[in-house]
Amino acid sequence: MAHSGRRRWIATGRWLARCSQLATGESDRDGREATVGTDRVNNRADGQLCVKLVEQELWQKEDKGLIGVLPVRDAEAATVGSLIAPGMGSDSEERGLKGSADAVGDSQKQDGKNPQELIHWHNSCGNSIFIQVLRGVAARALQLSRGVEKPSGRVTYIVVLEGLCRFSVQELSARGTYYVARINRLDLTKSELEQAEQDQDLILLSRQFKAAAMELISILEQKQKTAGRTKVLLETVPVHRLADIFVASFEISFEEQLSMLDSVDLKVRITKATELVDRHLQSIRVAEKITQKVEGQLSKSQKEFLLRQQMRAIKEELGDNDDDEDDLAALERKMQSAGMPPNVWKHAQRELRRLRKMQPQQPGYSSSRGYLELLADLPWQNVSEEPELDLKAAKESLDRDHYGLVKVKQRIIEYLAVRKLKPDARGPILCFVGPPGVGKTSLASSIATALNRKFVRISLGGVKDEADIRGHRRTYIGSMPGRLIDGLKVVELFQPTFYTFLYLLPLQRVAVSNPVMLLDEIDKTGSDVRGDPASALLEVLDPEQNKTFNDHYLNVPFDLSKIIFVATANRVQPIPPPLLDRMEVIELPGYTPEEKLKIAMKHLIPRVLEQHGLSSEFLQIPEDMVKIIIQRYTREAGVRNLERNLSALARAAAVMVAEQDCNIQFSKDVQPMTTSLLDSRLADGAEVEMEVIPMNDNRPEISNAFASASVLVVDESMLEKVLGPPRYDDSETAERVATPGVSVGLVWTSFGGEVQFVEATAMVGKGDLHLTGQLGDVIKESAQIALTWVRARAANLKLSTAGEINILENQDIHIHFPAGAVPKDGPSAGVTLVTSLVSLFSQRKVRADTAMTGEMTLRGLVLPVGGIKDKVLAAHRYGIKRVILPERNLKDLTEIPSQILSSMEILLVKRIEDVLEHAFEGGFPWRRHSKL
Ligand SMILES: Nc1ncnc2c1ncn2[C@@H]1O[C@H](COP(=O)(O)OP(=O)(O)OP(=O)(O)O)[C@@H](O)[C@H]1O
Repeated sequence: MAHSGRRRWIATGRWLARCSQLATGESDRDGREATVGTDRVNNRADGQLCVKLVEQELWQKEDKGLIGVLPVRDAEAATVGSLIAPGMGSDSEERGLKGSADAVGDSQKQDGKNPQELIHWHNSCGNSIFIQVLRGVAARALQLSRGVEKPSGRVTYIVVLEGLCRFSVQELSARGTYYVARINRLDLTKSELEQAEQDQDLILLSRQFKAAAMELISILEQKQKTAGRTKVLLETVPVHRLADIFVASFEISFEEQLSMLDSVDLKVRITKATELVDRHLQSIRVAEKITQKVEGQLSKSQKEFLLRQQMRAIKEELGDNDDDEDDLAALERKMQSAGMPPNVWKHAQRELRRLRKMQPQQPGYSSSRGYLELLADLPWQNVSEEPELDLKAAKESLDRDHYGLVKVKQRIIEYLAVRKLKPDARGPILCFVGPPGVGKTSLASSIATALNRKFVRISLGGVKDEADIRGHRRTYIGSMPGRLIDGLKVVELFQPTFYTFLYLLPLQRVAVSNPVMLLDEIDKTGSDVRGDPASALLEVLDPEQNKTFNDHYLNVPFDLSKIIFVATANRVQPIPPPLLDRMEVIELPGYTPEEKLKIAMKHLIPRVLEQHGLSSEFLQIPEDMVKIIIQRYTREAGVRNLERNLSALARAAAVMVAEQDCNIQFSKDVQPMTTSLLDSRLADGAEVEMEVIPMNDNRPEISNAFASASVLVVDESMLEKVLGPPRYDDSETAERVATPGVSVGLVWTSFGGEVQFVEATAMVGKGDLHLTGQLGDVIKESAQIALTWVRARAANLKLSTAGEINILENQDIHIHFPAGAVPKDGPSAGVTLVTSLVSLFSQRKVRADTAMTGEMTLRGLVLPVGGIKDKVLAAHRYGIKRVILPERNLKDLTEIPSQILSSMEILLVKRIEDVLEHAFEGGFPWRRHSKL
């Protein structure tokens, strides 16, 4: 195409054509060049101009010429000096379009102004419009199609153009509805090209470009098949055209497109094209990397999804539909029925939403689930109905379950009576204190029965961590609620029965917010670095605070105020005073042997027999045997060991039954099959019909069967066979005090009263006192006082020669308290220590039938001590007949049953001399008697 040739060029195309007639040619009707408007979609006026151009120059003419395509800019991006059409704003596209259309119409119709004024030509110089620097592309229409004419008269054309060469505009003028222009060809001619191709630099650049283009094609080839065609182009098309073709196929910015258009120089154009291809390659690589990553993640979750679907299908097939979704739905239903207060319900729902978004394998899933289960299990509203309290019935029930304990039962009845009159009364918290096995727990459970409330027992023994009461915060791994909250939730437990080997009975644990809660062994809580559980208990027991008890794990307040708290302890001393202050202590001293016998006969034996599925028709334990068990097999304040021994007898009896080849008489409707019949049936392969007799207590068949066997009466030989040889006998004390220097004391431990032997011996030394047997400071001081007292009164006492040497010639004295592993403390061993030392120094044996207790002063006074009842009972258990007690403990004797008192000699003393007087056989032979 020679620029001298007069041809009509029409410009349209993607680059906002404002076009120009370049060649005048024969087809130029007026001898002038034609112009067209732009086809930019956002410019209706230009679109109409384009349509006119296409219609007149391409559609209506047989001989279709070339058209010129010139880029134009947006109004906003237009450089200084560009022409801005009136009404072409950027704020509203619709208004802009309309405005510009109107403006075009008006300017054309009314002012006859050139449409050029509306167009922002791309200016290669970057500022004002110079026709010489307007550049465009000459193009040929490859395809042309016309749409159906709309009622408004509008027609749409689709034109496919092929760019042929760059040109610059010499002169631009309007012809009717479009522009015409005179142009200069910019691209090189064929001969010029051949010459340029010899340039070494160009050859190098071309190679670089082709290498980059080749790489791009090979990447694209993996994705699109059409890339193969581009590969052919690479081999056939000259490199200067390739640059244009390649770049045209990328998504590059308008500016970059314009800069390619402006790159008339071959080297510049190829360099630019290489840059663009390189950049495109980079972006493809990055995109590929990201895609791979995403695909990797996707495929993992897709795989999981697929497996999950398969699992669900398998479960469905197996009829096992308890998958997670169902589980969570069930959990939600459970939560709904828990009756949570609105704020807790909101909190729970939030947590449930969080759980729903989690995968079961995700960390935190099980903890979140466990938390919601707890919320659902807690009795937010559920309470036991408390019927009108029948005090008479309550008393009967207490009497039925417990022998003796008259005062304690009386106090419980008083407590219940107050509750009856004022149900919401903030009564004291009862605290039963006493040695093990005296019925503290069972009394508390009787209170629950009397009030028709559920009973829950929280064991506080060994609790040193505050979190055990208040729970751990959920941020801790393995966090749990505190024991109180945990004790309130619904738990399915399995209650072992006599036929444990056959079945276990499911037992629903407390699920009400108003149970009787037993805080067992409240004296066994300790404090360390992990906090002080006792102070947490203060909050629990305070009616003001426990309405909104905040367990750290639960993290929402829970109302504990409806609970009736009862506590138990073995000793009062370890209970922190503020806690003790909130409770009313009810002491339960140990039982006398007679009481134990009654408890055993009336309560323990029937209960033990029943628990073991036996009856008195099968096993009988006579009173004499129970007495032997009490005296020779147990030495406790309570009845726990006694019960254990009775259970051992019952178990042995049950084994005997099982071993006995007894012929069980079945009732009439149960027909045992004869062996031969069974064999023949089995041989035939026929189904064997058998009746199964459930092994439970209520089935009369079993009891009848037992009844038919001979009654088993426990005798001494059976006792020895089952319980072994007797563990204790009365001669023990006599044996132990057989040598001088040993005395018998009475002490009080958490197990109740105990008999304590004190052993003293002397050896060559420097007059030091050695004490052993895990002694505390107070008892050590008592020993020091006793030794000082004896040394100070050496002249008064008739001591043996060896004894006097021991005292006067700086011999070392060693005092030992047997049961060395048990810690001992307290002042009540004072009189025992003196007796032991005097026995050592005088070489006289103390009486084997006498035990003593009492604190002593340096001046020899005997002071009263605590736990007298327990101590006297302990002496009784040991078969001791005489007890020396401080005179001021006289009032404590009223607690001791009269039959015990009458069976023992109680000696009340004021001074140490009195103790010595009674402790030795025939009184103490004083050298100079200084008795008051
Ligand atoms: N007075 C009594 N009448 C009937 N049974 C009794 C009596 N005292 C104790 N028992 C029985 O003795 C057994 C032990 O009692 P319980 O468990 O209540 O003792 P405890 O004082 O709570 O002991 P611990 O301090 O070890 O918890 C129970 O079976 C109980 O029924």
